[in-house]
Amino acid sequence: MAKDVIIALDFDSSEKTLKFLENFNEKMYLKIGMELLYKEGLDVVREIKKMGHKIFLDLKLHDIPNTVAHATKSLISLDVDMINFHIAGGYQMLAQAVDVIKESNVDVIPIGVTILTSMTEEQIHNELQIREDINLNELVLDYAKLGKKSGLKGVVCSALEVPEIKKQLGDEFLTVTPGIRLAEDSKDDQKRVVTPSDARELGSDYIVVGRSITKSEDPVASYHKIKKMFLGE
Ligand SMILES: O=C(O)c1cc(=O)[nH]c(=O)n1[C@@H]1O[C@H](COP(=O)(O)O)[C@@H](O)[C@H]1O
Repeated sequence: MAKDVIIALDFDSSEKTLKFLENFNEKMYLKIGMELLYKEGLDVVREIKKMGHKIFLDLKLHDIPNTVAHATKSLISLDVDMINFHIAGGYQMLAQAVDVIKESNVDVIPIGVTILTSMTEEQIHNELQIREDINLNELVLDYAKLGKKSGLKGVVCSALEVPEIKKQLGDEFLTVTPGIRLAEDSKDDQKRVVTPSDARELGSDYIVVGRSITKSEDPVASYHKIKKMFLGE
């Protein structure tokens, strides 16, 4: 299975994004999310795809099944490589979106967001009102099971939750893990954080890395350092 580092292009303009990409001489796996897309529109996706990079379109769809199914149809026409949905949208929402992808015959990987890596166990109990006898790992695992049952190919979670997901749902079920930091970096708003080497040990398929690369003084060197730590090459 291909493992890779996905760079989160969390910039507020196409100009800054393209300037960042000019530093690199290679094809990469890039994540385009709400910040850039809501500012620049879908053309930025088309432009970056044309450059030959792989794209994870991270819009975390979460709405009624009919709306998500139609939104999915529009998004997959962009020829992106990965898209995501909030598993909290429920079985019907996820299964209908998966059906749209199957019917369209496109090669896009649908994955589900479990519990955001910016959240803690305390928050799931105190804010989301999850029962006290369910801990965060169990909740993430239950969401992953629902995602698999709905036809998703994998989940977004913290690398900390990967071993149990792989054990229970199989090695083929993909784990895409943000909340990655080098030991010396600030955690910022992330709570469930691991280093690239730990993510490798824990068995993540993809790590998603934003600020540790984009805000680095030397993004190309940071990308290669992180890639080496994760792939162990
Ligand atoms: O779906 C995601 O990509 C995602 C899910 C999640 O639980 N946590 C999370 O941080 N992300 C995304 O991963 C990226 C992490 O960015 P950094 O914290 O800067 O490395 C951001 O673009 C987030 O939107």
